[in-house]
Amino acid sequence: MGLLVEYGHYILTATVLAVLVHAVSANRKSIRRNGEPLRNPPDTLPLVGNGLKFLQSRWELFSWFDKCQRQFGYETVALRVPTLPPGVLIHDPRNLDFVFKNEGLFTKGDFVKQRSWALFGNGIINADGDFWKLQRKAGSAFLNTANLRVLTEVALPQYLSETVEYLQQNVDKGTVDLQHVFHEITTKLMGKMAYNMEMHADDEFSKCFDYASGATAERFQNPLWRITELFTGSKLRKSIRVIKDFGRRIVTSAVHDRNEQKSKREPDGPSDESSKLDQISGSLIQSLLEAIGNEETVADAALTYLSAGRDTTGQALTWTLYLLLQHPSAVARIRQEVQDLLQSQQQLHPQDSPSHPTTTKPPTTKETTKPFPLGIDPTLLTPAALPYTTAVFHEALRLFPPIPFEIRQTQADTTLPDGTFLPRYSVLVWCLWAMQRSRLTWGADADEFRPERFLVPASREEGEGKGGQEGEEEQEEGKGMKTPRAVRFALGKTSAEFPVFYGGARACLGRKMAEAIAVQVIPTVLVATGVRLEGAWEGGRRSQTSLTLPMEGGLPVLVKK
Ligand code: HEM
Repeated sequence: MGLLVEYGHYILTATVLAVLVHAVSANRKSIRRNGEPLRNPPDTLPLVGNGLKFLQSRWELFSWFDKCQRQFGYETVALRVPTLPPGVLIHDPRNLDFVFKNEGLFTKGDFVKQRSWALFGNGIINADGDFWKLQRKAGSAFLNTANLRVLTEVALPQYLSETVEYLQQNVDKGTVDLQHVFHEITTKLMGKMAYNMEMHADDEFSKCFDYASGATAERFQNPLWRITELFTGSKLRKSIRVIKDFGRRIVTSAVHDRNEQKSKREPDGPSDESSKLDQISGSLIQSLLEAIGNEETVADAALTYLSAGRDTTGQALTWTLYLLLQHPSAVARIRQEVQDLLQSQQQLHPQDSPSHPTTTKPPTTKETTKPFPLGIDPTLLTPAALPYTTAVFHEALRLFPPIPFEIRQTQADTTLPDGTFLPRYSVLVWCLWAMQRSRLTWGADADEFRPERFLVPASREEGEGKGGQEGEEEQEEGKGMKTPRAVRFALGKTSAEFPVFYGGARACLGRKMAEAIAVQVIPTVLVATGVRLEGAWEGGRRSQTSLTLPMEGGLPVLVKK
């Protein structure tokens, strides 16, 4: 339901007051291009401007952003919402590139921080200056190559084996929610690796976080949230209390781990796979504790990393499967890609080839670890070895970006590359949902699911076409690949054209982690389980209101033999 229906009477009274106050205190400098005011987006009304649009459900809001993009192409248009600073909606990648390159000028500002402070406090998403640097450094240390190897070689295969078992147990037994399945994988992964804690998707904390994320997102659509929350905000306040308590528990548990560690101080010796995971477990929270010291800020930082890592990736996988289950030919191609990989592996190491395609040697020596089901070493499932699967994941990220829109506020007067003048404190919005469907950037088939757009002939020279620009992904030769593949994955777009992982100094730190998870999870769920998934939803799926892109009602599927 849209916000308008829910809080209509509060909003109406307060809007009238706000329009009056706003009119009296209007900023003398105004947003202009070549001395002229910007054009208005469709459906702009006198007095309330675009205010009512923002009170619609977010799904309708995205459609409206998409309509703006179709009507105006790359042109920057005005955004006016009563009570808020004047703003613009940008579409032109040149403007976005300018934003990425001038991150000190375009910050989250008071506009974003006031709304997200309760949830993220001084966590990396909100932090600037030294606090940001410390957290970024701790995150980079956690997401290093060695830790990612433990993720792909030990932790993920272990959790995926449990997923496969769960799916096999549910053959012909009613629907399974794939969104919950993926959320559980990413929650367990982040919980163990980053915090050395056992976490699950249906923990009370997780439910409260989902609620608070939705209610926080509503604050960006409802300019009068401070007033409406006086009447309707008790659930949000309660959820925030549970979340903050959980943040404190993460820190207490980390301090305990640290003290234990100090008292043990075992000499380093040869380690098996499972102890590799134990060794790195909690490394993020330990780095944060070391770097920041203040436990309240460490708790904020921990909660922010948890959200950045698990929600985005779990949701991206959900939308990927949503698309795949509607495109059987893409599933067939993934199947073929995995089979080709198996074959080339068998040619390379005939002595290792499994006698049965769905039984295998376990990837780890830990007793509790169940065998990985694919019949091959899970570390073979890399973006380089599976270019088509990688392309499918990016095509899903294009059509369903886990962070669907972004807001920044200018900290000084500035002029965008297209000539738009923005006075200090102007609000700048871009909607990834719309930009990543732009025909100007993606061509006439921008609305279609076509993973091939991210594939190029493997022989194509580096730097050809758009390759070699920022954002271009080069692939290392995949482990176990006998002969070069006919195609390779190539992003072919700059981060300003395809901003799904953001760009510049504040680009996403977890991109490689998300890609590594995707290329193990997608083929495992589709090929290795020995089961067939069938979509069990009616009509199209929508996103529920949130800071990210959860699927409303989950992704129900039937599991068939
Ligand atoms: C498909 C999955 C993912 C997508 C689409 C994604 C996208 C993004 C985007 C758009 C931002 C900028 C957000 C903002 O400042 O408003 C961001 C930042 C960030 N992401 Fe990701 N992300 C993903 C997965 C991950 C993972 C797995 C991690 C690992 C923990 C991670 C860690 C971060 C961090 C730490 C930042 C803040 C960077 C900074 O401000 O310096 N992300 N991500």
